[in-house]
Amino acid sequence: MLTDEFGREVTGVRVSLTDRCNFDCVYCHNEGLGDTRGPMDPQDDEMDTDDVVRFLEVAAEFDVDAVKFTGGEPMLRQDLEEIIARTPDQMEVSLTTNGTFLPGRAEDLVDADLERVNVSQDALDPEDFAAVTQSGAYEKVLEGVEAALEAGLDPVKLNMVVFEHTAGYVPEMVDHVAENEGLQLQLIEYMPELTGRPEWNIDIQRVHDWLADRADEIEHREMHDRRRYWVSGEDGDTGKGMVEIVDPVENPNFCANCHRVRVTHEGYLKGCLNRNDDLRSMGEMSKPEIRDTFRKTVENRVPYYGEYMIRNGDGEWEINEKYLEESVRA
Ligand SMILES: Nc1nc2c(ncn2[C@@H]2O[C@H](COP(=O)(O)OP(=O)(O)OP(=O)(O)O)[C@@H](O)[C@H]2O)c(=O)[nH]1
Ligand code: SF4
Ligand code: SF4
Repeated sequence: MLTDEFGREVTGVRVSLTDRCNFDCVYCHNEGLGDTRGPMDPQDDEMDTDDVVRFLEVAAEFDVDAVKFTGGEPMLRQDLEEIIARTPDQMEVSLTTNGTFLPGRAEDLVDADLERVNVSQDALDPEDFAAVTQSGAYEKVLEGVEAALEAGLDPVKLNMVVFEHTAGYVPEMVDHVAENEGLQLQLIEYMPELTGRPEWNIDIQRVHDWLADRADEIEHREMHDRRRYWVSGEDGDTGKGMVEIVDPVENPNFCANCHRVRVTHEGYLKGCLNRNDDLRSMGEMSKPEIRDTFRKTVENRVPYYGEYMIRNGDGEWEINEKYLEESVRA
């Protein structure tokens, strides 16, 4: 297992398979690279099936035991089932998707060995959903969630970014997962530093406080030091639904417990979601070269908040000057 100099073992990889998407969510950060893009056809700059599998085989040699496929919208890749089927057996395979392509395909993904899925669902109302995702696919997403449950994916996590447009839906979404077995909810802090529009931000601490009152039980997940709230439905069944808060913004504890390396759709290793100054290409590389590049990426990982970004004398976050001269895009 590889460990960075801050003692953070790398146990998971997040592989973006494309930056294409059929949605255009107002908060999208596209794995920290900026906006997604329009054309729905496969693009030349995307890693091909063998590139992805070769990288995963190397990651498995370093005891990485989980892979998450992301995008853009990873289900736009027609070879997704093949990639999943060829993923080393030791890895738990999960997928983050907008859900629109799950109907009719969820079972194939399960047959390929997909274990669980996260589906973005920001509202329980078609109009608000359309305003956030700039798509009219609300019903399709609900069908996608249903298809995932029916195919046996467990859990199905609903991803909801909490910001001005969606915060009002939090109580309803919490009730929704409390009352529906198999569903969990991830409330994701809005990241103004990646998406712009700071005026849409809301204080995530208010959500923590509200959930602490609402929950029957609270636990900490080691990954990112995330808080998990177990909530029951109106019928009083305890521990039915789980709500997790993903709150990375200005949170050194989150970064201190970060165990993931990312891969961009073009095949660059990326040590941190928020940084694009430490990208290392794996293009055309043999396995020994990928091994070295993976090692180098891990060696150079730093927690973003608390080390890469530190507070100055006025209490403001700024880049730690020791990293200012060290940008790589190799
Ligand atoms: N800053 C930061 N944000 C993250 C990280 N991991 C997840 N997020 C945020 O959470 C969003 C949803 O993540 P997902 O890929 O669905 O799932 P996950 O939160 O990683 O959770 P699991 O399914 O439990 O692995 C991402 O788009 C990010 O905005 C991370 O390591 N750093
Ligand atoms: S569905 Fe995901 S990838 Fe697509 S625009 Fe929305 S946030 Fe971005
Ligand atoms: S170091 Fe922090 S910001 Fe960077 S990926 Fe890890 S948790 Fe996210």
